[in-house]
Amino acid sequence: MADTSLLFLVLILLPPLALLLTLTILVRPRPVKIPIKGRHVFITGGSSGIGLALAHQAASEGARVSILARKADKLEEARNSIRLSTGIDVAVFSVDVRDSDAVQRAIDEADPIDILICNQGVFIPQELELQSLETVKFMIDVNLMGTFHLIKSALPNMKNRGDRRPASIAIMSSQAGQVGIYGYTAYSASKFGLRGLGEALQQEVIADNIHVSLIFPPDTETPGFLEETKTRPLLTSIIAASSGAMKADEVAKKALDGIKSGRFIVPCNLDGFLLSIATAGLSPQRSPLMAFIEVVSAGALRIGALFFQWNWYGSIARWHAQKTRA
Ligand SMILES: NC(=O)C1=CN([C@@H]2O[C@H](COP(=O)(O)OP(=O)(O)OC[C@H]3O[C@@H](n4cnc5c(N)ncnc54)[C@H](OP(=O)(O)O)[C@@H]3O)[C@@H](O)[C@H]2O)C=CC1
Ligand SMILES: CCCCCCCCCCCCCCCC(=O)[C@@H](N)CO
Repeated sequence: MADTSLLFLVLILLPPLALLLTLTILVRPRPVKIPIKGRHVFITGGSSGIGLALAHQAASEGARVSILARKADKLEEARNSIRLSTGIDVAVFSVDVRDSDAVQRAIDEADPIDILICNQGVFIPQELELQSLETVKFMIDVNLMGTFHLIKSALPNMKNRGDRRPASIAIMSSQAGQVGIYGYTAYSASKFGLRGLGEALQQEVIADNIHVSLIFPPDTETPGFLEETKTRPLLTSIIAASSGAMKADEVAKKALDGIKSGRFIVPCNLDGFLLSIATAGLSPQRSPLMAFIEVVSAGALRIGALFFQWNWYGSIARWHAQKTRA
């Protein structure tokens, strides 16, 4: 009797264990740890919101920190608040990421970069039909082209760094960079674009021990978000509320932990975790355990995703019905 139940147990456990073993041998790139203590972390959009929270966090963990943004007064304010809370002096660069020459000058002037965090971003939600092409281009230029400018400028020196420890290029996307959302045509395009950039770039820089992370936050309480909510279409807010809101400090902590543990896809909350598995696609996966979860839950999460679409299209239909009644 005991023999048959033991056999039964082995038979049940064998397939998942064999899968986990296979995935452990399979996953590429290999897992990596990226230390930040004593290293130079360069954060764009570091004067406000998530970027400022990242700068505080990195400084408090003993990194050397630089922040870049347009407005000099907000940069000074950020420098003072970081000095006050951590005793550390950060370097500041007043630059518009749309100006590739100015980006190059700032990066040449800065210490060699170990961890580049491209976090600057603008978001103006509006139906495409109402949005001017100028505004569309503004979002693509700051969010997507700005990130190209930063990486192009920083990459040569990152590749030639004397320090052979693993380095990182982290890119701030958004959950709206994993799924298209009403009112975010231009914003989602810019954020989806960053994913293509990141996936391709990881293959190009892996031999230089440089590791790419893409971060996907939900709605996050920041000065930028406060502005956004003043004009955000109701449907955008309803659909975005499918994932709970977070505080900038919480997102910064998740982001920095993800960067340090070399994760390619970095979700920030539970919905974000599910969304990441549902949209795993052909992205690299370094963690055998995460790969295991992706493989065994793929079907169920597709059903979950279709449920969300059912729910969102229901909201859209109700909104139109109400509009025609009024
Ligand atoms: N808050 C949210 O709900 C979410 C935000 N995100 C992403 O996180 C990132 C940070 O957002 P958040 O903290 O909310 O934004 P904030 O608006 O609070 O801060 C944006 C930062 O980017 C800088 N910045 C904006 N435009 C430029 C530019 N052209 N050149 C250089 N710096 C620039 C700003 O400084 P200055 O204006 O002085 O240039 C500021 O430091 C963005 O990429 C955003 O898309 C993702 C998901 C959710
Ligand atoms: C089966 C898996 C389902 C998982 C749940 C899906 C939830 C999707 C919600 C998308 C929210 C988009 C928020 C964008 C925030 C942002 O970037 C703006 N605030 C601008 O900054």
